[in-house]
Amino acid sequence: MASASSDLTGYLNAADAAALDVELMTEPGFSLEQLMELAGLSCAEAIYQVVEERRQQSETPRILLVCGPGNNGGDGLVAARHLVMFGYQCDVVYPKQSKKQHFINLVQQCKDVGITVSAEMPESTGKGNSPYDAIVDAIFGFSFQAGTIREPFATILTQIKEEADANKNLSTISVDVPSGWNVDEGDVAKTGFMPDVLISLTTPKHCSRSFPGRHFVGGRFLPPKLAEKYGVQMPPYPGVSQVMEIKSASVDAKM
Ligand SMILES: NC(=O)C1=CN([C@@H]2O[C@H](COP(=O)(O)OP(=O)(O)OC[C@H]3O[C@@H](n4cnc5c(N)ncnc54)[C@H](O)[C@@H]3O)[C@@H](O)[C@H]2O)[C@@H](O)CC1
Ligand SMILES: [K+]
Repeated sequence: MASASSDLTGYLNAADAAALDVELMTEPGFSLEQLMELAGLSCAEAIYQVVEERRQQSETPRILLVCGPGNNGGDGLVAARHLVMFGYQCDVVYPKQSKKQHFINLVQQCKDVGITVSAEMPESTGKGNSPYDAIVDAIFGFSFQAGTIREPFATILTQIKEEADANKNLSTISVDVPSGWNVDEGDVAKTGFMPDVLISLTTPKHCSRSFPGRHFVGGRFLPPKLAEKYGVQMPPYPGVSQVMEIKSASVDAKM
């Protein structure tokens, strides 16, 4: 499979990632809805790729998507809908639902394709016997404020970690940033949460330099002028794919 190093894409710090997001919505005039749909579609494609490779049984794969209060959570809602269209069964946990109309619509669109949307984690999670092939962490992205993780997300992250530790058949997949990590510095708070897979949106954030797992970049929409301004570039996405797997920086460093 074609694979590029993240040295090829460059990195963004949290402030520049937020500034680039604002600029995408002003100068080229993308709407948040457009960007979120592309981001969520990229995530669905990467999740599908990972789960299909590990899939052993013929049953329909089951994915649990845990969605946070901001746009990272929105990416999770969009990804869930696309995954159902790809033939998967999805459940969404969305404890702090946004009252913005677009998010209300995204939740309804999930329900319309048969996704259950709950406020709480399934009881089985954390004991190593959850029925899922993958848990997607769409809790916090580049606007996470490092420090204490407010509830209910601190408990939820512990449950995801405990489930992953006890259940080797489970893939944990983070959207944009592993939740609880400092966006610029990585897991400096020593949460111990280490997803198997990271899907960086637009371009990797600085924290991904210390990420050793499988790393995808998604979001094939960055105009060259903005890429140049922020010192990043899109990887050579294969064919019509919205995502591309790249080498983890920490793997590069060991070589
Ligand atoms: N340009 C891009 O690449 C795009 C990015 N999108 C997504 O948008 C994300 C950024 O979204 P947002 O700026 O809405 O922010 P986030 O989704 O990163 O998180 C913000 C939310 O988390 C809460 N929060 C922050 N720190 C917390 C803490 N310590 N404990 C508990 N809660 C905390 C805040 O109150 C806020 O509700 C990106 O990471 C990406 O996933 C896409 O939706 C659109 C396109
Ligand atoms: K995340």
